[in-house]
Amino acid sequence: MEQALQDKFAPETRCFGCGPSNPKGLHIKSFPEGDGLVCRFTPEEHHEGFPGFLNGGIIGTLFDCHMNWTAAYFLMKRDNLPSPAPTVTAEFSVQLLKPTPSRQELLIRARVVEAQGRRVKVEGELVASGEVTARASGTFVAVKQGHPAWGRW
Ligand SMILES: CCCCCCCC(=O)SCCNC(=O)CCNC(=O)[C@H](O)C(C)(C)COP(=O)(O)OP(=O)(O)OC[C@H]1O[C@@H](n2cnc3c(N)ncnc32)[C@H](O)[C@@H]1OP(=O)(O)O
Repeated sequence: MEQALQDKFAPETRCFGCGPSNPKGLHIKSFPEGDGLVCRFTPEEHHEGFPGFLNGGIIGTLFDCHMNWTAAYFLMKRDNLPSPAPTVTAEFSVQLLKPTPSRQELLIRARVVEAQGRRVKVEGELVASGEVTARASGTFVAVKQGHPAWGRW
């Protein structure tokens, strides 16, 4: 299988959601597929909100990081960069439509819906057993030199 974008471009990073080097992190992995990125994640018991169902904050983190990588990868392709653009989350919101089962593999899809300059808008959905249980949208901005996130990944 092809390497995840995180392992290919940012193996040393420690982001709680997607940093491969954070021993206590979620280790989210994103892969290009179709017109966006996909992520497959199997929660563990300590990620639950109530027995058998995922905590809402963890759902937010899955969307946050995966949508951020979707924006970063989009800018890399659009601007012909050697690696994903250094984007951070400016804002995002999540709709929790139904309880999300935690003891199975989940699918998170995200795609860019609008982009202007350094600002990229992304939408995502979380699918469990073929059912959409949550949706999200967010704005991600490529930082300039001098920002604390610059050169950190
Ligand atoms: C290693 C892998 C890391 C993975 C990270 C995972 C995601 C994360 O958790 S990142 C951490 C959490 N996020 C942060 O800490 C970001 C904090 N905020 C900031 O640093 C800044 O506000 C930042 C960078 C978002 C924008 O600042 P700046 O670069 O000065 O941009 P600015 O010139 O104000 O705005 C640029 C564009 O973005 C838009 N924008 C800025 N902030 C927002 C916002 N909160 N909501 C919507 N749009 C916004 C502006 O309107 C502007 O749009 P346009 O160009 O169309 O006029």
